[in-house]
Amino acid sequence: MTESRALSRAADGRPAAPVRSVHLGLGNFVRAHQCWYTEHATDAAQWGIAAFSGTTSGPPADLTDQDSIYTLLTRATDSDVPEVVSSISASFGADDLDAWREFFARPELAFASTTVTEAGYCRNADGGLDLDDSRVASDLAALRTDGADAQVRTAPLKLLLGLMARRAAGLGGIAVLPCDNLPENGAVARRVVLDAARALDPALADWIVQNVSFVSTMVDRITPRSTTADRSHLLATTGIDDPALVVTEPYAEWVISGTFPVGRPSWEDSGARFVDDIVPWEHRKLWLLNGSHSLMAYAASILGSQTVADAIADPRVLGWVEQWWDEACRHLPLPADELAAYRAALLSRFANPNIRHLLAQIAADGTQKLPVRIVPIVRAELDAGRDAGGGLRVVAAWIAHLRGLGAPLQDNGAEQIRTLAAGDRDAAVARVLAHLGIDGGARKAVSAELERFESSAVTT
Ligand SMILES: NC(=O)c1ccc[n+]([C@@H]2O[C@H](COP(=O)([O-])OP(=O)(O)OC[C@H]3O[C@@H](n4cnc5c(N)ncnc54)[C@H](O)[C@@H]3O)[C@@H](O)[C@H]2O)c1
Ligand SMILES: O=P(O)(O)OC[C@@H](O)[C@@H](O)[C@H](O)[C@H](O)CO
Repeated sequence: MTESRALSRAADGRPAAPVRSVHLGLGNFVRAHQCWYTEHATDAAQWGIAAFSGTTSGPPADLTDQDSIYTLLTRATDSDVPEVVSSISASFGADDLDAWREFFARPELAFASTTVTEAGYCRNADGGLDLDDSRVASDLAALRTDGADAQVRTAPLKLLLGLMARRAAGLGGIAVLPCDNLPENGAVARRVVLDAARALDPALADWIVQNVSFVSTMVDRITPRSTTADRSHLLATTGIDDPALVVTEPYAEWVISGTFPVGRPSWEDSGARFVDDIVPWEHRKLWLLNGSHSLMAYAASILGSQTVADAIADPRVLGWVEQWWDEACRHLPLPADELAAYRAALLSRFANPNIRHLLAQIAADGTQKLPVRIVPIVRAELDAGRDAGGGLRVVAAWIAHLRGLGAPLQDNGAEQIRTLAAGDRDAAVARVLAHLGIDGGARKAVSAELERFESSAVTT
């Protein structure tokens, strides 16, 4: 039996760095990505993060019990590299808004970052803040009643609350740094925060426009949820028992576009790139990586696969992924050899047997994901007179998923679309295509593909 030890700063020897940023959404990804980039910046000792859970109340025990340090286990096909990451200086529950406000009112706070999922930005179909969302409406009502002391729950309103505290303290602006898989995520965050501000106080909105920088980022590192088997593996191989363990892959990429009025860690030391135009980077990643992830999440789960590695080992799925990539690459203004290298790297990342990335996790929130990962290519291919067969297959698999096949449906926005996808197959396809803004001429092809999925589904 291995003797286990827990992590602590006393044993680790590194003090917590002074807090210079807050993060909202203390999931696995930020710990594998931004925290790791910060950890490996040469000025890491100056750049502590105060990290807040996105939705869970109360202090996150897994981290607070070990002084907010944790193990990041980087798993390649043939090696495991554990490291203790120390860049989170303090961690808080989602409801600790006193701490949240207090950090924003510190002059040295430089930026607020987010990983709150695509759905966490609470957007309506036009990309603005969804004022009909009951959580948004109740946050706005709380702010109208209680002002800066309000207890709000949604990410856009939490960002606004923090910025109100900063303005009330007579300080200048900061940067907002969204790190979710959304195109031009800086503009997305800006729009929803400003919509909230305008609904409350136009002068506050003006202050934000003049002072706050909304930075866009392309983020990449495949980071599945860690499992009890991962924790046992770490214990067996290192003697460390870490409930906050995060497992990730060796590959990491971070492309950033925007300004930081109060500074930032020197993330370029750890490989981050700063660019003027982020769009080609976002499209390459969202269409090739996330698009094929969504394809596998719906289509391969119907065939019985559980993980990305299982899915890509199935020659049928590999062919579908390649077909999708061929279509998407026609719309990426990047050199052919660069795209070929990216595709080859993706195939080996997907096949990594030590990254158990569940298709069910990736399948969540399709209503937010298909419109940015798949639909733009389908439309562009149809407009060019081609059949868009690879992209339409993803749409067909998603309709099958909405009709109960493959990975379980987990999507707060699915209520309406589920009704559209129900009933007679052809009529359902026509309704969903109209909803996605895809030409109805594709209906026959999608219906035929849906029928194939319905007849090949593995039932459990
Ligand atoms: N895991 C990855 O491989 C990966 C890679 C690139 C980008 N991302 C981005 O990071 C996001 C989070 O991924 P993760 O792996 O950390 O997931 P996770 O399930 O570990 O954590 C999700 C986090 O989001 C918060 N959250 C969920 N819904 C929210 C809401 N409505 N409002 C506020 N906070 C909310 C949760 O509280 C939690 O802190 C993804 O949705 C994606 O946009 C993830
Ligand atoms: O995280 P999501 O839910 O936006 O999408 C699921 C996966 O496609 C995603 O997490 C990828 O693994 C990630 O974007 C790789 O960097």
